[in-house]
Amino acid sequence: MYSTTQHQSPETVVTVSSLGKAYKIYNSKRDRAKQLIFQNRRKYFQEHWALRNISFDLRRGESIGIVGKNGSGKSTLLQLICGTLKPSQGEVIVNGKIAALLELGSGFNPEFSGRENVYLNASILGLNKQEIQERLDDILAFADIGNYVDQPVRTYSSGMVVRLAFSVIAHVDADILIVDEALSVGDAYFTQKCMRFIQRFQEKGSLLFVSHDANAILSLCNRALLINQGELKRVGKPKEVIEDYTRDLQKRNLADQNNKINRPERMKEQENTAHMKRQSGVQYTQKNIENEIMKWSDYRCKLINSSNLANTIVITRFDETLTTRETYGGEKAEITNVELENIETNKTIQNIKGGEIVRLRLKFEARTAIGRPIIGFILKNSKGLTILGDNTNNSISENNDFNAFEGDKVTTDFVFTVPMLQQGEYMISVSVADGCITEHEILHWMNDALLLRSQCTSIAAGLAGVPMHSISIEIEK
Ligand SMILES: Nc1ncnc2c1ncn2[C@@H]1O[C@H](COP(=O)(O)OP(=O)(O)OP(=O)(O)O)[C@@H](O)[C@H]1O
Repeated sequence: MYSTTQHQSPETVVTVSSLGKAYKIYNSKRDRAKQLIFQNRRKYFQEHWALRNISFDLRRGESIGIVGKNGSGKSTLLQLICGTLKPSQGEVIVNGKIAALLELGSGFNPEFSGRENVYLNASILGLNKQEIQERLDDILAFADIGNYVDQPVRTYSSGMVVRLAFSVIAHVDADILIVDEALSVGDAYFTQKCMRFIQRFQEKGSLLFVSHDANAILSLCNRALLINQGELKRVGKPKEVIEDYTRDLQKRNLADQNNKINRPERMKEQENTAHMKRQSGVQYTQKNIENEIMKWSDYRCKLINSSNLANTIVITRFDETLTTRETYGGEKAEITNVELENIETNKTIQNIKGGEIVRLRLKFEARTAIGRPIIGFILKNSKGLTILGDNTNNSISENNDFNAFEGDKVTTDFVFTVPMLQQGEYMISVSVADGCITEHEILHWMNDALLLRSQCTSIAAGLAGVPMHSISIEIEK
């Protein structure tokens, strides 16, 4: 059932209750025709439940991101909410005007010109002719497709279709905006324009947003849903849901990888690994660049660091007994310690200032022979956005005959300048993998191995700051 009644809290704009959709799958056109003739007396199709038992509320001013693998049912859910599909079970109650950007160009007539399609779409979305005329210039300026506006839409590139479609929904005063993956089609400049529009829209409107871009979900949404094989697997904070989703994807990649290597090849691999030359106490250092990068500091750092804008970052130590930390793998390699060290005293540090050089030391123990270890880390903020990350692939693993044997204790050091960080909490996650960057098996992954708390900052804009070498102003009169 789909309704636009008010039987819901005024703060709720969409209520989805026990929603399900079964598509009818016919084996042949003949079966489809027979079904038309015999109607409900006999069944000539199989049912494919694309979505089952989905319930959630979208509240006024809230933005929900929806993630899930291809074919998990995200588009079906959005179409049910927009009313372009009928549910097989459950109901959707909508309280407000929806504007949706669903499948590419689905609302456009390909034979009509862009201008005609603007009239058609905007009137479907509730604007009268005069309102459309008043907004036409703004709509066309936002779409920025030049003279193509008077050409049939079938001659448009997919990027142009999305520009025009987004531009229409951005100008119809919707209460609820529904966007399905469409922004990935546009160019970066247009995507940024849409993002700015969405951010302004969020001040009063509600958003449902499907994207495979985790950073877009993390930066735009207050809540996220994870759909898996048509079922709601998780509802929660975007960071937690995205982590759940990426973990699923990584596990699936791992399983695919394992299936790809058939048994004889696997045995051959193990034999090769067993013949690896055993080396002990070997250091794999690309180049000692510590002295060079020492110079890399902000010319204002003395002043800033003695002021209350000093970017002091407090580090919570690695605790191997912590059971709440998310980790997977650990059987073939086990990360035993992660710490940040002062590069002069070699001592573990509990705080550092943004712009200073630090050594991230990661230790792991090989539980089996590892042919091509890749050791890496990423630094994320509390929303889950990745600030930076690196791994040994581009330096050590690729250039050297580096391998580890069962029982080896491996220490990896990353020496780098910590960027200035916005105030807030940050996490360092670490991993050990075997393979190359494009094809590898993750042996141990540990989320939130270290917690960093940035207490104050002098960053003017952006997620992180780089040391400024100089700032000068010249005035010509
Ligand atoms: N018209 C249809 N007839 C039959 N099956 C369909 C139809 N539309 C979608 N499906 C099936 O329903 C399931 C969910 O599809 P849906 O497009 O909603 O997934 P999705 O999560 O949006 O996928 P993607 O990320 O690839 O866009 C899939 O198994 C798909 O094959």
